[in-house]
Amino acid sequence: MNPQAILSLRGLRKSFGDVDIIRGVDLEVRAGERHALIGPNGAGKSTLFHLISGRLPASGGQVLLDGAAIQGLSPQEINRRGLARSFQITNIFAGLSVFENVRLAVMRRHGLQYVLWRFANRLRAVRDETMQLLDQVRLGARAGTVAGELSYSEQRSLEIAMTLASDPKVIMLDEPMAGMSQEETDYTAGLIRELSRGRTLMIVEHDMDVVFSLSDRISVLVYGEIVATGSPEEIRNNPRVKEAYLGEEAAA
Ligand SMILES: Nc1ncnc2c1ncn2[C@@H]1O[C@H](COP(=O)(O)OP(=O)(O)OP(=O)(O)O)[C@@H](O)[C@H]1O
Repeated sequence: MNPQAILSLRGLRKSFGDVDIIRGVDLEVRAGERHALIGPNGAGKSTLFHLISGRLPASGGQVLLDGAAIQGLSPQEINRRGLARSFQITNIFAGLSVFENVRLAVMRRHGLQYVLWRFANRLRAVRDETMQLLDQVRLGARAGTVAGELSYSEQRSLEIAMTLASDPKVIMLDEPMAGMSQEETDYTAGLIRELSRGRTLMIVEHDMDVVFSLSDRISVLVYGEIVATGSPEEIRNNPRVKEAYLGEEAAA
């Protein structure tokens, strides 16, 4: 394994019935980099994320996290080993406060059951950590608000705080800007840039302005195969990528 790689995919494959969706993916994500995965609709980006995070079993190949094989492990175990995938908004408890949502995620990391709330000394640490996370995603002032009342982009920020609660080595975000206005996109891109400092980020995103300004490296997935990996500059100028995905205009 490349000594810099924190996440390595080796010959990863996934078929649904007779249809090969992920067709032998090799990819190395370096420790500390922001790595974007782009590609046309239906290329298999979400499926690849599912394979890495353990939500779907692979049909073949390997996923190595920090050198150890994680394919076949449960999503919870993979999370425990340091890989966190953004919670979907549907996993937010809309009836609980912003604070309570993040506290649940923090308690999970500490292995605390909710019924153990009476251990006040542990709880104080949990509370402090919860507030720290909320401040990081600029939701400190919204701690007491019921999560269901947050704006869409605030809910995405809450989701990111919950993802960070496990203190992951690798963060995976799946289309964090989906459905956002330009203003919300700019705001969230800034937040992601800030929060991914000192960590490894893998992101699937359709907004090419965000992808090209945020990423250290980009991989392009087309029909279940990686056709190129490189710096934003290299990807922009890669003839195969232009032809298969970006188009002459977008790459100009
Ligand atoms: N559970 C499933 N059963 C059968 N086919 C599936 C399943 N999940 C995904 N697919 C198929 O796999 C292909 C890749 O889907 P996937 O959602 O991974 O693509 P994507 O690159 O994330 O697309 P998008 O950019 O539109 O989100 C699609 O053709 C999809 O229909």
